[in-house]
Amino acid sequence: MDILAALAEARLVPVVVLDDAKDAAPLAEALVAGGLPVAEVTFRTAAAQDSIRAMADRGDMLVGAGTVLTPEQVDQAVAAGASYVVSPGLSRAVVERCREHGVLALPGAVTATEIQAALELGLTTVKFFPAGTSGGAAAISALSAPFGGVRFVPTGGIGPTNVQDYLGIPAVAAVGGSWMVPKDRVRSGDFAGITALTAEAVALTRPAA
Ligand SMILES: O=C(O)C(=O)C[C@H](O)[C@H](O)COP(=O)(O)O
Repeated sequence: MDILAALAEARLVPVVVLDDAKDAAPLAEALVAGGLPVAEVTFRTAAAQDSIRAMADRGDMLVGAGTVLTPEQVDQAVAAGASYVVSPGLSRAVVERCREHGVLALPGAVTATEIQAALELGLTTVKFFPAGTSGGAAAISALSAPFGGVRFVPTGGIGPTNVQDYLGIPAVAAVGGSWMVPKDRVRSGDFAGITALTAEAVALTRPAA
C-alpha cells in the first residue's frame, strides 16, 4: 500500500493518546464510524504498542505510531503493526530504522534547514510540527516555494476553526490533530461523541457544496 497516498486521500490524521489499551478497540470503531479509518497512536504512554496492535489487527485502518523518538520504538511500533512512524523531530537514526523495516517515516521539520536535512535522507513528506507556533499556513506556503517537491502534514494547534486554512495549501498532504479524539472523551467512554467530532472533521475536508 502507498501509505503517503492513503494519508493524502484521508486528509486527516487523528493523533491519539491512550492511557489504557482497552480503549483502542472502541476508539477505532468510533473513528471508522465517523468516516476516518486512520489513527496515529502516540508513544507518549505505555499503552501505545498494545493499542496500535488492537487497531492494526482490524485490517481496515491506516494505523501509525506517533511520538517515536528512538529506533527501539520504531521496532516496537512495527512489531505491533504500525504502517507509518511519526516523530516530533527529525532523527536520522529513526528514519534509517524505518527504512530497514520498510515503513514510512514522517519526521517533524519546520525550518528550511530541517527540510533540507529531510531531503538529504531521501524523504519528500514531513510533519510540520508544531504548526500553530511555527508560522502556520503562511510558513508552509512560504517554504513550499523553494521546496516544490516537498509535501507537509501540519500538526499541532490545529482544529475545526483553522484546519481548512491548511487543507487549502496544495503542498499539504494531510493535517494531523488530536481535536477529533480528545482524551477526556476517550476516558469517559464518549465514543459516540468522538464519532460526531470525526464526522464533522471529515466534512471540513470536503469542498463546500
Ligand atoms: O506526539 C507527537 O507525536 C507529536 O509530535 C505532537 C502531536 O502530534 C501534537 O502535539 C498534536 O497537537 P494537537 O493536535 O494540538 O494536540
